[in-house]
Amino acid sequence: MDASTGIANLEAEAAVAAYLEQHETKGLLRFITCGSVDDGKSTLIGRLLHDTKRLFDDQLAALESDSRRHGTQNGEIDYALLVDGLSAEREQGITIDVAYRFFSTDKRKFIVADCPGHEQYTRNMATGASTADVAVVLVDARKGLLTQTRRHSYIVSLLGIRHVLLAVNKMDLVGYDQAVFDTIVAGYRELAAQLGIDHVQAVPLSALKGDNLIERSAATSWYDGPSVLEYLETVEPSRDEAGLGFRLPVQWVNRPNQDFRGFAGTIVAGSVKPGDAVVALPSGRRSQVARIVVANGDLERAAAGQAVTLTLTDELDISRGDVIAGAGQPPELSDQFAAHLLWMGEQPLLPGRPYWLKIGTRTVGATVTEIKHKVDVNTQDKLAAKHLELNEVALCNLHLDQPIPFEAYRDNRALGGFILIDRLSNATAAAGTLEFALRRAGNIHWQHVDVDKAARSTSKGQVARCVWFTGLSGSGKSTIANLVDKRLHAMGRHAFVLDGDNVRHGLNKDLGFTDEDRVENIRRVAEVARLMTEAGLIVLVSFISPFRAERRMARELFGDGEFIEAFVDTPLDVAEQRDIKGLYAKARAGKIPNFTGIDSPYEPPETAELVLDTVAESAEALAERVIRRLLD
Ligand SMILES: Nc1ncnc2c1ncn2[C@@H]1O[C@H](COP(=O)(O)OS(=O)(=O)O)[C@@H](OP(=O)(O)O)[C@H]1O
Ligand SMILES: Nc1ncnc2c1ncn2[C@@H]1O[C@H](COP(=O)(O)OP(=O)(O)O)[C@@H](O)[C@H]1O
Repeated sequence: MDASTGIANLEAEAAVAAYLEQHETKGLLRFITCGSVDDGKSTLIGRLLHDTKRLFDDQLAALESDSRRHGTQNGEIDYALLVDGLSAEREQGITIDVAYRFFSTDKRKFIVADCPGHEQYTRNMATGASTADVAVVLVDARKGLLTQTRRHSYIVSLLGIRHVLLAVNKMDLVGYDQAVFDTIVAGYRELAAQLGIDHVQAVPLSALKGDNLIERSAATSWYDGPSVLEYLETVEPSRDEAGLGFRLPVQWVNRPNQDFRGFAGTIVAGSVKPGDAVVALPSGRRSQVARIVVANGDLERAAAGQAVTLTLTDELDISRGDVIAGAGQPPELSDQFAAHLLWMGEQPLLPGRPYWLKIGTRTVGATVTEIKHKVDVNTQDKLAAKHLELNEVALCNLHLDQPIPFEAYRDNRALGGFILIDRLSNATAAAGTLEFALRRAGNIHWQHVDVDKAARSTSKGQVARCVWFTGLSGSGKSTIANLVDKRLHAMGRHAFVLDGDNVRHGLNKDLGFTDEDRVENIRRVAEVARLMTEAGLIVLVSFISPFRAERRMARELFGDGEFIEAFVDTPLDVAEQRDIKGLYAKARAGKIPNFTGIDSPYEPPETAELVLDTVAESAEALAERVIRRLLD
């Protein structure tokens, strides 16, 4: 190597280092583009990428290797890995049709989430928009505001984006007419005001010709605002988190030895320094920050966006999912909320069905207790709804099985944004935003009673249990439950039969046979069965209970070994042949809608404690098996 190449190399290295440093320290803007290919979206993004000519080559290399290790794309580049997105969702391995693109200018670096405009838009937009600061809403100048514009803007507002760049594209096709532009902008400002989008910058654009994209165009001399790129380089999205105190959701507890106990996570709001008074939630215990530790030493101060490990001056019991907050204005705790849900599940949302809720680093059990209304995302009309389908949005009441520290999503996305997870498939079922806490249950406490279940069971000379018979109509549930009941009675035991037909005449007479009514039917009878075991009884529940999710919910109300699921296994053709009530004949004739096994599903148990095959054995023999299981 001669001297001159050596120098050239040194210069090149210095240039690379300077470039990397510049990128390191440059601010990052995340934005989302809404609109369709017809509106010129691909042209807009393509030109921005092309004309700025800067892809992060270094980042791409890292991304490629990460994609091979953790990606879901068979080793192909998985762009979703580069952004946080709904990170919980990524852990779920759900594939979302959102493309992330990267480019940079001298002033900023950018991540664009590009969401296709097809029918999965809600789910995709929710993912793309959940971390975006700005939305670029494209409108075709010839067409003006469309239903799609309303829909996209509604989702943008729901996900807390306050800054919209309204790109009125194809101005060349309307002769750069200011009147056309002004009419569209006026209409959009009205919509934005309704939706609470505070900041709208409208730009007359021709993405194809390049007018007002990178540079301002002479063709629109009447326009004196910024070009699209100028806006993106200079907009300062107000971060609502800025006004909040310090918040650190704890990701893990770092305890390498007896002398060090640190709480690691990313600060989502506010700042912290050693000596600050903090409170751990939900416990409410107080302490002070001792040290702020990062990889290369201690910090004097850390702020939102930084990943740190805190140590405290007191030994507090803090675990993953807890939040460490500034003691001055900590987040509230609640287990009841009004929340918006964007449904992403293939299975519909049924109120009363249990899901997992993942918020920040915490996962808790949750049910939707009521759908207040669903929202037509095209018109923002409020509609009554009993269930929610894929891509629908609704305001719901949510009940969690324990209180969590939270903030309204509009104030803090990290402590107000969540996903719901289907308990059986483990798939993401919804993305949601907490709006406010409901106080109803706040003043209701558990009342202690001295005579407990054990005492009541013992005095009856038995162990309280619940046998849950499930199976098709006519499978033999009632017949077997009745035989078991008689045998127990003869033995001097205290049992009680809860039969679907009977309970539906009283407690549940308001319920029919839609999926949502069956969920509520089972929820109520499971609660009643639990109360009866509290009273020391052996409860024999005989309900079709067609869904696994609700049988599981029932099971979870009971202690270990208390719940015995008995699958009354009778093939449909056998039950139909028996047809003791003539219901199958009526159902086949179309006179009973939603009949189980005919036009309403039955999900057979996968892990029942007892499988009672009514073809192979007599009702008496099967009842005997139940008794043996009950008494062992
Ligand atoms: N559409 C439809 N589908 C199923 N069953 C129907 C229907 N309409 C009325 N019936 C009668 O209601 C009884 C089932 O009530 P359940 O409360 O056990 O049903 S469920 O658990 O809510 O699915 C069931 O009683 P069993 O035959 O004892 O199972 C029927 O007699
Ligand atoms: N091995 C068996 N176990 C239970 N029932 C049986 C059996 N074999 C025939 N049957 C008949 O099947 C019918 C089941 O009806 P029922 O107990 O009312 O069912 P379900 O409560 O599940 O709707 C009864 O007429 C019963 O005599």
